Amino acid sequence: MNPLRIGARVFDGPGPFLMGVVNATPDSFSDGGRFLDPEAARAHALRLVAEGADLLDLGGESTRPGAAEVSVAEELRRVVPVVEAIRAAGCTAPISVDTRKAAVARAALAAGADLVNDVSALADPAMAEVVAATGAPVVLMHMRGTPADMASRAVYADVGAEVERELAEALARAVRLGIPEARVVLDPGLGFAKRPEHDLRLLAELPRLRRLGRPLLVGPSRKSFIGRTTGAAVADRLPGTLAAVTACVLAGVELVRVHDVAAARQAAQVAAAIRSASSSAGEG
Ligand SMILES: Nc1nc2c(c(=O)[nH]1)N=C(COP(=O)(O)OP(=O)(O)O)CN2
Ligand SMILES: Nc1ccc(C(=O)O)cc1
Repeated sequence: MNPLRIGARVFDGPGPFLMGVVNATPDSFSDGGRFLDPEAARAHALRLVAEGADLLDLGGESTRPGAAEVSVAEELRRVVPVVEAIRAAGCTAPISVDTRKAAVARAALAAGADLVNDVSALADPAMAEVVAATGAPVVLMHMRGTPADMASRAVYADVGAEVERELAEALARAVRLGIPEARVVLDPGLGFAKRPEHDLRLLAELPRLRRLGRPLLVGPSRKSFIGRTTGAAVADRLPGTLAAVTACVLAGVELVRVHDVAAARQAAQVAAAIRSASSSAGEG
């Protein structure tokens, strides 16, 4: 991929780069309530960096299927102190802010965050302007509807083709709104307006999303498609998560979003080593 600048870091080459999840929420589907206290969130963030996270993704609103929207004031209260605490601790890892709200993105960037992870792909009319004006890179994720109603919108004739087309449209719209293509990362949005069979199909079809010409981010961690495939409860989905991480890395995905960084690091390193052995096959 072309080098992607996120804060002080340049992400060059195929990666894989790991995005470690910090949920400052009471109700996230796998870790709700554990990191709502800013001190706990800060400690968790530093632990993820020590485990090998290349960047952090900090969120103050759960977007699990059926989740209700959180107010701007509440989301600001959850997110901004954590960005400040991470920076005050001397941690220089790039921080992504996982938000659908322009006001939260603006405040988090001002407090020291570096990237906007918008699962709604610029649905807030003010979001494109914040991203364009600050020069921050942005993740545009595929979803239909909102977390509140997306489950009923998971209807596809050809999920790979439709997600590819809708991501291309999201990218074109971002460019029209003044965001340079070089600052955009694309994400198929596993579990967002997708049934488990759609998630599996998208993981199998990742190579076609490479045709979009942008770095890809994928977030399989602990999600329901793993539960539906294996019967494992949310707390027991690490092995299945690692299988999905491996599939992402073998398909050339640059950024993988995970809760369990140390374990994912090892899986990603081995998958990347296999990938590079296969690209040098025949050399001896
Ligand atoms: N770009 C991107 N962002 C995401 C993605 C994803 O796949 N891609 N998945 C999420 C779900 O995980 P989380 O643990 O944050 O759950 P929650 O929505 O319940 O907080 C939240 N944010
Ligand atoms: N925000 C989300 C959280 C969880 C899932 C899922 O388990 O598929 C999807 C979206």
